[in-house]
Amino acid sequence: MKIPATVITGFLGAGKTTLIRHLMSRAKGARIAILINEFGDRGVDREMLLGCGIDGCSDDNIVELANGCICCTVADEFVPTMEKLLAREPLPDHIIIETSGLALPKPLVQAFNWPEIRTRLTVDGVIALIDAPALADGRFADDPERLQAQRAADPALAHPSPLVELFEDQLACADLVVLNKSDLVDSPTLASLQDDLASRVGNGTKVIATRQGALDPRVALGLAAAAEASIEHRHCHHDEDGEDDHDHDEFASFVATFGAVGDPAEVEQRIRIVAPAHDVLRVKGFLHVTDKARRHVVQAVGGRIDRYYDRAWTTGEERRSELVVIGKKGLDCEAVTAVLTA
Ligand SMILES: Nc1nc2c(ncn2[C@@H]2O[C@H](COP(=O)(O)OP(=O)(O)OP(=O)(O)O)[C@@H](O)[C@H]2O)c(=O)[nH]1
Repeated sequence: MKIPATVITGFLGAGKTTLIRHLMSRAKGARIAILINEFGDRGVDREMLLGCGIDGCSDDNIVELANGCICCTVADEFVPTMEKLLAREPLPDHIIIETSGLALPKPLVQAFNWPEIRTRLTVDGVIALIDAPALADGRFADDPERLQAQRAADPALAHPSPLVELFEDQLACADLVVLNKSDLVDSPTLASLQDDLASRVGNGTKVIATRQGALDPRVALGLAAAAEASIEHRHCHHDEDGEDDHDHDEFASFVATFGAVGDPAEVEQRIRIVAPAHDVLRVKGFLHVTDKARRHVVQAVGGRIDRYYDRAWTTGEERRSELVVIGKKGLDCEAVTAVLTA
């Protein structure tokens, strides 16, 4: 029998790690291996899962694919990593793959047809996680006037924005669409987003609203879609692009590293100032707070910032503050770092 793999897509900060955490907390002893690919190479998501203390979220079970975006490193990184997982004893019962928020799902799913792995693995399903408040704010919709003006100027060049393309490609490849952060929109908005999404996806694809990624593992990990068999027929923007035209080239990331902070609320305040000024899409990482035994997690998505203490610093671990910052191409790393570390 083939080992099922679930691919989780969704834009930066939609709640992919939160969903995995939820699924792991209900894994009931199943051996689940997690493969994480991040944009920004600091392994924050892996650290976040390791810090959550849930059974199964352990060093052995979480593999990080750090050298580039999963959809571009299929041959060099992804397939060999899967082969290593398939050489494990005992074998995993299920593999969950968290793609970076900027990954194109299609090349990844296509990789499951490679001879090295096709007889042993199947894509149980591709889950597209959607950030409900971001969708409601129109962050994944084009400005019709802009697009029309571009089309008028040059029809051949009038592409949707990279954010819109990614969103549409992630929807096109999905076997299940999860509208997450339902607590952050009102009921009529949620219902209308759900209807809108349902009308955009294929007939067999369900749209489920969730809060904190609270999805039943029997649903999330039991789609039995064998997505690799039908992936060729799922039409993506990327199909039209040349090999060199990857959407994540439109984004940039860097890590701001600094020492102890006296008050994490001050860092939050700095993020609130710098993020809108520089069109920052995502900030995540850990702070070393003076005199505190625990690390302080910082998570910023759009205008929302969550902070909390997670695990204690371990002996021998270097205590420092590190924030991964992701924005659009041309992000002024020096200016943003200067504010964050002021
Ligand atoms: N209010 C609210 N916050 C949520 C929900 N789900 C996730 N979050 C928060 O959203 C932030 C981002 O969540 P993650 O799970 O890290 O998102 P992600 O998709 O893994 O992020 P990237 O890997 O950076 O793309 C965190 O602060 C979460 O606590 C939800 O349903 N409601």
